[in-house]
Amino acid sequence: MTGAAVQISHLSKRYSDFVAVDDVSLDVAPGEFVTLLGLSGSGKTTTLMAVAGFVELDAGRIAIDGRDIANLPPEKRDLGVVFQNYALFPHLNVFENVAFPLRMRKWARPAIAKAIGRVLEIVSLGHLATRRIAELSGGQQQRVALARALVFEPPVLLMDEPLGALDRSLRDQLQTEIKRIQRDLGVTVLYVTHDQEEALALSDRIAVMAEGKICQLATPDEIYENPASAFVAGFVGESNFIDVTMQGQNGPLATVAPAGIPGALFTATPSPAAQPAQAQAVMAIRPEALRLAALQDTPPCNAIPGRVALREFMGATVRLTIDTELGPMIVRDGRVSEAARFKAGDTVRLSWNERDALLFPPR
Ligand SMILES: Nc1ncnc2c1ncn2[C@@H]1O[C@H](COP(=O)(O)OP(=O)(O)OP(=O)(O)O)[C@@H](O)[C@H]1O
Repeated sequence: MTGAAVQISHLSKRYSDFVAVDDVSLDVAPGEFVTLLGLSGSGKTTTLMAVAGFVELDAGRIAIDGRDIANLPPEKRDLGVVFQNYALFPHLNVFENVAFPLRMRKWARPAIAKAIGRVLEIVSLGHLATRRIAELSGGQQQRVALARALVFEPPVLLMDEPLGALDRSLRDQLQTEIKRIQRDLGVTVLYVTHDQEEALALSDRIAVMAEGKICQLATPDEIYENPASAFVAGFVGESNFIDVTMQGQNGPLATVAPAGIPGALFTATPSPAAQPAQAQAVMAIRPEALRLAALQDTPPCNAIPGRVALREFMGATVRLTIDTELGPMIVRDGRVSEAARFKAGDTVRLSWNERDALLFPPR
């Protein structure tokens, strides 16, 4: 099996007056894993359904390896699909469920048996071929759905929240398996989720969607480190947001005045989207970029006093909520870090590096 390229060009879909997908273009390379990530209603499913052939386009073009498929019915597109509502047949056993797409394609019996044997090994279900679907756990059922989507060796696999119904530990386990299978088989994957951790863990690239549009398309690292907007900074990972007024720019840095503390000035890094001429901006700082120290230390330039309101132990990390004149700020640091020593009620100094304070146009 080798993956195919997927080209989505200027895709639009409206439901009466409501624009569900608004001029979306996306090129997925052969063998690439691309995730559509967004809030509920942002147009992810509609985009994926359009590729699958279950949604008619109002405008745009969808091509697989350069071949336009917009006018083909779903079964002629030869795409593997794992949708939450694309259910298995509960009265049939695992083998018969996985055989279904092969029987539709009129495969010969020996070829069917061979392909199913192979795909059930890939998804670690070889020992359960004769088990009825109703007698499987949720995670096993999702593996059957994955096997059924992969068995005819499609060049492209479409997955819509395939792990949505599973608990956290099973999700983590299946996530790792999906990634391994995709790597081993070289299949191209277009994946939909609203879970940012899942998107960051699985994807080669993430398309962040909002209101029917792609607002950023980049690698997980790039999206996390250089979000294109305040929305992305808040949606992918956590961010502290501070409303500021721009005071001036000095090379790559800007001086800003926070709204909540008269007379205070900070330095920060304008993102490419921030307009130097714009008076108002929002400053975003990741919780792990904030440092905590005892209040009596000499204040550095980007620092504010605060009081620990809440300390949450998260396992590997500690998450502290600090009440400040700028409102509550979230700090996250390692379990054995200096920050982890503080407890609720302690007075502290919060500081940050200007490179970690990104400026965006107001939300
Ligand atoms: N058949 C339909 N008729 C009318 N409106 C629809 C239809 N299907 C989707 N919509 C609307 O289009 C918008 C985008 O829906 P879509 O399912 O693509 O979003 P999504 O990002 O996948 O959300 P979710 O994560 O909840 O599935 C939503 O506001 C939805 O209500």
